[in-house]
Amino acid sequence: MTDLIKPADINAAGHLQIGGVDALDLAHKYGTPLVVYDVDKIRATFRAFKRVFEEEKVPYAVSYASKAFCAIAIYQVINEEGGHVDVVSGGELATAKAAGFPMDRVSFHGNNKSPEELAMAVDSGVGVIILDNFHEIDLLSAILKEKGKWAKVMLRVTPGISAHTNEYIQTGQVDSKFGFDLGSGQADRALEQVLADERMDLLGAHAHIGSQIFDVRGFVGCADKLASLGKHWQDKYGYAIKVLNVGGGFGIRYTEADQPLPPEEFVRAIIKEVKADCQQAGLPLPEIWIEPGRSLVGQAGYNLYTIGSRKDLPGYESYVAVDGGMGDNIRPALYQAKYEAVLAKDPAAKAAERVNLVGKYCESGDILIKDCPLPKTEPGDVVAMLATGAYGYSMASNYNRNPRPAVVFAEGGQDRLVVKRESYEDLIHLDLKY
Ligand SMILES: Cc1ncc(COP(=O)(O)O)c(C=O)c1O
Ligand SMILES: N[C@@H](CCCC[NH3+])C(=O)O
Repeated sequence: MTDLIKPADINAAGHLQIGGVDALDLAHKYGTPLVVYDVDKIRATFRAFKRVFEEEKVPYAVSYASKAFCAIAIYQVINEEGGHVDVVSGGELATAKAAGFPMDRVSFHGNNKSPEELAMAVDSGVGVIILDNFHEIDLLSAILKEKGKWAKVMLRVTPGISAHTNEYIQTGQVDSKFGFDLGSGQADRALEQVLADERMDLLGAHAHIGSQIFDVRGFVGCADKLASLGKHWQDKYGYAIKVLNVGGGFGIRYTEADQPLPPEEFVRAIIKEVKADCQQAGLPLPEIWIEPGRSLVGQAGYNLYTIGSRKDLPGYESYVAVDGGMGDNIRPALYQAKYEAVLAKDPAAKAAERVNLVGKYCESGDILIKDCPLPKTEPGDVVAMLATGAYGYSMASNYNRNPRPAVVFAEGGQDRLVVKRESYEDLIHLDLKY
């Protein structure tokens, strides 16, 4: 059995259970493909992050990067846990508002926020707008002047760290599209511009080096760069950073081969670095904010599929097809991401063969798991793909006009539908006859 599945994940009937609910029952009740979150796991990870800050006695915010999975229900859970959220679009902000999420705990990110999105952020009273470029400083300045309003802001800087991860999800390297460059003086110019604008209240600096990172040195290096920037701004401008936001990116386990630190241990290393740097530089300790996305929801998520057709050809690996695919999880096709899958009726069953677990989309690249070890399966069997909770549903599409799956939250043995399955009417409701 894969060690991603623990004995506690199997119920008395020998079935996979998620949040204490039998996965087969969920598949029968809601249909497949189905996205299920174990909300207990999300809360436990969130609390582990908070505990580290409290143990280290540092003022902090844990800001969930909601691009990883965005729906009203997740904002409600993060609000119940007392967290912050980061949003990167008007759509994510609108969802947070619809959830009743307190706007003063929202950070607004993005490398090309539109004038409408910036105006929406200002009108909504978001806690902080994280400025990414000079164009945006000018836009926000004009919007604040016109509305006669004020805003808290942070500057996103590019720390010049190439984190070891898929190049599509690196963001901290010098030639990244995000943020103000440190080495060339861009960050200083941005600071001067913001300090000169009486309508902007600068909280501090932000950096994010990328996603699915295992090596703690990247995070420590990033924290060190931000703390040095704080010292430089203090010395040159007499400006004291109040918040140091080190972003997210903590790597998780998708397969047995992945062996990251527990997510909160990345944070402990960051805190220790900032403390040491500030002490050495004689700076007061700023608040430390983190923005975990994947590490909060990734391993809490499961995609349930029903097996349909199969193709066997002597000398070649067989194809076993499920009723979802790249429309509900583009990550294998986009990043060659690896996953594991188990049978919901017997997650501990020994593998009998290796197959290509594929989807139903009209693309040869619609392979969910290449060379996937599985027990003998039959049409109608339910498979659970593990650790699908981050950037799966949030990157889902209607390719081939397949409806996006429903999403269910399971917690303490109870299940609740939190996003309805799309219907064919939903799919055509924006179309107009010509
Ligand atoms: C600015 C920012 N913060 C936080 C995150 C969350 O990253 P992750 O989901 O890897 O924790 C991202 C995505 O990479 C990001 O761009
Ligand atoms: N979508 C990416 C992560 C991007 C993070 C956004 N900055 C993934 O699935 O791994």
